[in-house]
Amino acid sequence: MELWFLILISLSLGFFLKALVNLVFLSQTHKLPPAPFTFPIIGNILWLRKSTYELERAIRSLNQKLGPMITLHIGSRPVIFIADRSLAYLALIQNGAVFGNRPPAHATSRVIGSNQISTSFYGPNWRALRRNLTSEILNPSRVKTFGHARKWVLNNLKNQFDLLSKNGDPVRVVDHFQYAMFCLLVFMCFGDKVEDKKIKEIEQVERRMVVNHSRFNILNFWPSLSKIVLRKRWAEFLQLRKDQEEVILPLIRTRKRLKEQRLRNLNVEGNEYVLSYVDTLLDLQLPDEKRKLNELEILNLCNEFLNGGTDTTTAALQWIMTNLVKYPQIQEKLLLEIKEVVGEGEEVVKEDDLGKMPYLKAIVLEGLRRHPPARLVLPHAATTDIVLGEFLIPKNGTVNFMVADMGWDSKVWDDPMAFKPERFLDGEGEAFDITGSREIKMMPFGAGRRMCPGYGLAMLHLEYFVANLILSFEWKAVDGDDIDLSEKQELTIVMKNPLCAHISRRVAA
Ligand code: HEM
Repeated sequence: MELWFLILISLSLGFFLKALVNLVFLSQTHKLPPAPFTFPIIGNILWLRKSTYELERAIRSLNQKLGPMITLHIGSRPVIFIADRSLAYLALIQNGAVFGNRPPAHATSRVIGSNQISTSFYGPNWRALRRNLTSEILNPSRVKTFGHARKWVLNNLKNQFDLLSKNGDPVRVVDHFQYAMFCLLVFMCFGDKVEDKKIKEIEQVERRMVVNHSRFNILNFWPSLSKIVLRKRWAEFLQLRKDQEEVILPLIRTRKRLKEQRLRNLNVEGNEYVLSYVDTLLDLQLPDEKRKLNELEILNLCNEFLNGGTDTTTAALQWIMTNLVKYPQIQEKLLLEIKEVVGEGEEVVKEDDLGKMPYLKAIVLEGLRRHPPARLVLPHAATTDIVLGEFLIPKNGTVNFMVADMGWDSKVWDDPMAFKPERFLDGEGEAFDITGSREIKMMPFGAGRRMCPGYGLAMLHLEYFVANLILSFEWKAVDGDDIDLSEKQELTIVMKNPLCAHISRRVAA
């Protein structure tokens, strides 16, 4: 007994001493990455007010002077930005567990983001929430069960384009892409019986929150003060949250009722029943607290699912289609590949055909490399003091990664700002590893433990829609218009002047 006690004491003492030595030694021998001079408090607020796009440009010019790792004092905490792909690999893949955490949620996230996957600390709750999404909803056989929903959404989109292009006018496509991508996720989230009117209601309430995202962000700087000084904005934010609850909670309750009826063997939806994300969340247990999710937490997870996948995929789809309009020879080459696989005269690309089209995949990858919709990943936090390169990343320090810079690195990519899908066919072809597990060459979905769990679904949506939209329509630039690739920041990086193109049917409907 006494011996065990002694062993226990010496082990604890050993761990404590090691942590102490780490802290003292590392912080003495290694410093934080360099920071530019800014006036305290005022400088912090100024950084906080910048959009991600402005921040990204400012960091890029600081990287020229200070190197690929810099520290900025944003709001109340220092944030370290990493622009070098080897350092990103060292952090996210080789030290994945150390960089797998998130910083504590901001005041607004505590209202709308509680127990979301993206905001959860690295630990059992996060693991359970993430595993539920990936293995219950995003696994390939479950994704297949939503094939009919994708077909339905695609047909609607094609009918819309038929209608809008009937008199030969150019079509502004982005809103139609956005609605299509949103519908796909609504069906996966709440089941495939949601009516069009209801989808529009959900879209409106979600958009209002997304569009005001950066206005609400300022509420997080010194919340106790902002609750007094910016009380009208706080009221607006809380009202929007209430509107979300009014629209979405009834859908969650409907799924709950359906589930109970099924359990009582009432076979409500017959054989057509398809498991939805909400159904899986109703069953989920949080291991930390040993309880089920409450309605508001399910609502937060639905919001995350809908918003995480809509703007990102829409932005990528628009950038890809824009490049196919800008470079007709790439569009032509893709069309040849599609026709060869589906057969002459066939009007639809089936999902099973997508895997046989390496050039299609190369186009989608090139679109994500050249125009990554997210320029920074979500903030990561270190679980312990660690030295990266020559600098200290302190325990709980916030760390982020310059996504576009990884994919535009001229040491890896020849002529990186050009749109050349062929680069993915040379040597690596279909085998290109988007997860970065062997080496990070680009990271549009992040990398490591916190990598986007929706990347497979996003790739499927992009390949399916690009292939079908090219098989069905010829896409042409408006005469005299030079396709403009200027960017602007919304929730993601989107086209400043959205794509407006002549669309005409290739095959008579
Ligand atoms: C082209 C489409 C998409 C892009 C470019 C994208 C990009 C990203 C990025 C950069 C991250 C942050 C990774 C990090 O913090 O290291 C992320 C996280 C996440 N994404 Fe996506 N995403 C896309 C589609 C989707 C879809 C379709 C879904 C859901 C169905 C989704 C759900 C999520 C979730 C839940 C997280 C948080 C993961 C975690 O914290 O563990 N995303 N995504």
